[in-house]
Amino acid sequence: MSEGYYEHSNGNGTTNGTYGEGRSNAASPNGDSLHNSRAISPSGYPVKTEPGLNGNANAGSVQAQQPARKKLASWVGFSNLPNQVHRRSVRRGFQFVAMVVGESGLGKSTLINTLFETKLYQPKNVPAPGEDRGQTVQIESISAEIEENGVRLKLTVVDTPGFGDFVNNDESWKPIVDNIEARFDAYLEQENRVNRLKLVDNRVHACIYFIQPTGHSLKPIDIEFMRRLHTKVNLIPVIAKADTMTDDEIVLFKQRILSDIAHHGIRIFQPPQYENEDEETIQENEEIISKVPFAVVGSDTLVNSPDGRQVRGRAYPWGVIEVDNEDHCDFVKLRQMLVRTHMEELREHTNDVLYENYRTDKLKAMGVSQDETVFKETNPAAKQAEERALHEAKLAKMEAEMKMVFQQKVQEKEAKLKQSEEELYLRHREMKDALEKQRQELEDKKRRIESGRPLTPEKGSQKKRFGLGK
Ligand SMILES: Nc1nc2c(ncn2[C@@H]2O[C@H](COP(=O)(O)OP(=O)(O)OP(=O)(O)O)[C@@H](O)[C@H]2O)c(=O)[nH]1
Repeated sequence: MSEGYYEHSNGNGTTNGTYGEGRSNAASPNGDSLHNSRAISPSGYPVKTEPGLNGNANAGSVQAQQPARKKLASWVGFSNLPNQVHRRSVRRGFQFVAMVVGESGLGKSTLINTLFETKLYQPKNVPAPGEDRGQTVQIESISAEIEENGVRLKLTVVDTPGFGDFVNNDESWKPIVDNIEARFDAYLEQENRVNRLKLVDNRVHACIYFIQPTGHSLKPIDIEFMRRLHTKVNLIPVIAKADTMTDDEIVLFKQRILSDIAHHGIRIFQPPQYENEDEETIQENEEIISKVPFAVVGSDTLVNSPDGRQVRGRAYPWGVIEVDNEDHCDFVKLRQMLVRTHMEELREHTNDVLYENYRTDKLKAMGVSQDETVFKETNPAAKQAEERALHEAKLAKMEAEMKMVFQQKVQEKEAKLKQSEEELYLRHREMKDALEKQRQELEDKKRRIESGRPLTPEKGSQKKRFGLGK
């Protein structure tokens, strides 16, 4: 079936193999989550990468060996892997948490109901004039299990009623940041458990931020909120109730919003672009990017269009604005990005970048540190050479030590031998002296005998002679 090739990993976590005929788009419509290499830009969002070349992301580390390319003689079967992933994912189901933030009445509930084509939100009781609205921003979440073509999605929508509704909105962002961090903490706590098989992912994967359709520029509350949140959540700004503005006003407003966002260094979620993607996907992504911030219109009711169709939209005396018509608003593009093409990307970016950064900071603050060198990528040959050099240095050190000990022992032995030699020499001289003395005595004796003198003059005879003489 497959006339493909396989490659070993090039050590950078990327493979360049194709799926051949067995390629499946089921797990990911554009297949990108399965075969594209990725690099994370300093901004945290993936950027275009050259497959196989992103080893220089590890500057300073030793380059890994080139992968061996081998032709397959017959179909092995791993081209079916995407289908296996697809089946497993369908079995497990998906979890997605979306947060909606914006001032009251901007159409948040309506848009969520429109997005998922379900009455997730029931009409709320709007507080009567003078009725207590509460003092702080509330965090409320609604969950629902929705199913489409056998794929189950546990959708949680986190609402933030009260945001921007007070006289003083200085700290409106705080309860929201706290809630996002509490969700990260809950996930971290699960990860630290002994049994991590069933992790419930309640982290916020996307935050749709509703901008009031003023036509001016971003308000201080918008900037403050986005500045505080952009490192913790995928921000998706939308212009609420876009049907209240003309097309020209929308174009101008978008430009102002984008320049404000750039000016304040705010990172919003941008669909990443990867190399080797097909033309269609690239164009789709470009179209989505061109619509940011999405000018949306929400409606979960059907109205009659002038040409007699029943459409989701809003009816006005001057005509009908259709939610699902790309010429009328950007709702379709927002839904495409959020649900159809980039939901997995949003989940992945939340896990791999936003949560990872939070987790690292948190653990560091707790005093947990790690030895970075253990993750350094090394070339096995270089490592072997390094180990050999270390071993040789150790051997040389041992040899030098042994030599020193040997020399010391030799010196000691030599000193001992010298001492015993001197002792022997002394004894030898003593013996020689004694013998010499003995020899002289014997010589003396001999001379006496020969001369007829008594060997040893007797005391008595001498006395006698002396006596006789008298
Ligand atoms: N013109 C217009 N009106 C909208 C749009 N979306 C919602 N509305 C209307 O605006 C009103 C408020 O909508 P909601 O969806 O309840 O707004 P919300 O932001 O959830 O409000 P809170 O629940 O108070 O935070 C309702 O009357 C909606 O019918 C829209 O796109 N355009």
